[in-house]
Amino acid sequence: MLIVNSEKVADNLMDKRSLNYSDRMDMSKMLKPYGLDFDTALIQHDVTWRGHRRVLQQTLRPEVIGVYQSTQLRCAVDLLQNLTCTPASWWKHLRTFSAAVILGATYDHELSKDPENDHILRAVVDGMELALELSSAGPIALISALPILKYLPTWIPGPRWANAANCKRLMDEMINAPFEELLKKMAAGEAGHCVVADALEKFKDTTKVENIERSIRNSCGTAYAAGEETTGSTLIVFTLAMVLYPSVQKRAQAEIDRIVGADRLPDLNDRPSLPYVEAVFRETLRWKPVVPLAIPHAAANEDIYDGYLIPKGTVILPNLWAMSRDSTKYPFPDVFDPERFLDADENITGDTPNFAFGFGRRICPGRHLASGSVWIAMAQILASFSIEKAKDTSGNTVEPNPEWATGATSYPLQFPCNFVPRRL
Ligand code: HEM
Repeated sequence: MLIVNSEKVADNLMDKRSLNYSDRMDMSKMLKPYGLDFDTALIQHDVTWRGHRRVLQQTLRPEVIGVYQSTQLRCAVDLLQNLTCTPASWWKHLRTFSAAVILGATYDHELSKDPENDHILRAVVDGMELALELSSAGPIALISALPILKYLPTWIPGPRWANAANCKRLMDEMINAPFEELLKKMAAGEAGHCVVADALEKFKDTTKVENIERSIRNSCGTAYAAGEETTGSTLIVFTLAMVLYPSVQKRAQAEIDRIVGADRLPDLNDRPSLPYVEAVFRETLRWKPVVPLAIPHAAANEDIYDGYLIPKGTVILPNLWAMSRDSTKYPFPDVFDPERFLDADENITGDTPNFAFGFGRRICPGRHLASGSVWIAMAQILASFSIEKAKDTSGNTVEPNPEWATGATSYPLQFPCNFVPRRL
């Protein structure tokens, strides 16, 4: 295994030599039997993967991403309403916002008012949780060493992922439930713009991708699994930063009040006029990268880099955490300081912490959607609420010291804080 701590080396290998460094670890023993072979992020750098990327890139590129703005705004309205009605459940509301945006943008699915009882949400959450469990180090090592495990009967007590047929059933449900619902809406002429509908239309006559419907079904099924937890976690990191750095929060609010005013909420058209809010967004991605070790790449062939031999099959681990801590680029890296993305005239610099989205051909195809979703939620929260430290029953300030989820995605677990309305 090769752990890459430097952004420059990561670019040199995975971007400049992307033909050689876009494979994934060989997980063939588990992908098909456990139903994970739908997952764009896990499959090899082959013709199936190219079909997936074509679908996601064409429908999520910056030139067309604007069509999902109405979904992002609708979900932001619901988020503000939820935060107003039940502020103590802020953590859950941020995750619900993230789920709503992805399901809306991908399948034109509008969450029901009571998300707990939304059968599509249930299906994708069950599938995603299982997929994340299965693709973590423990199960991969066990299943690769003991492929016979896939036949473990369901009545033997063990982890949820132990029975392969059961996993496959849940994965199929995650992929098919929202897809079939959209097909029905399309047949009734009731479907709005969304990634799946746009892809079915755009690629209907294509000969370039074999079995295009399967590619659309599977790559879009990956979008929820790859996009919900990451987008929601980034917003939770932002919340922590605002609680810990009140002067940053005040400056961002002052910029919104000055440029947008108090009569309306900021929208994505305001983004270029709000450099400080943009800097807060970039610093949030840098400060605590939510996928700290990205997704490992693998070398398709032997290579020599900087005098070192990299054998065929070497697993390359991009250490995004170390890149975010590069003190030559980001002095005092543990401090949340948006000013590092501003020049002397307080304009935004050209530096974007793109490493947070990975590298080369495998770079996150949902990054433009994620960027708009996180930004709109951040800007509208800043305009509408002050996020403050909580007080205990005696009126003493409670310092947030959250525990962090450990796994492929890293984010603060629920911590006490108050969302105090600014506009009454
Ligand atoms: C702030 C939010 C997000 C972050 C930080 C993030 C980060 C990442 C990272 C680090 C990777 C691994 C890239 C690599 O292997 O080099 C990745 C892959 C991926 N992401 Fe995201 N992501 C986010 C949101 C999204 C969204 C909203 C979607 C879908 C709409 C999405 C879809 C994907 C897919 C499909 C892959 C696999 C790409 C491949 O293997 O070819 N992500 N993401």
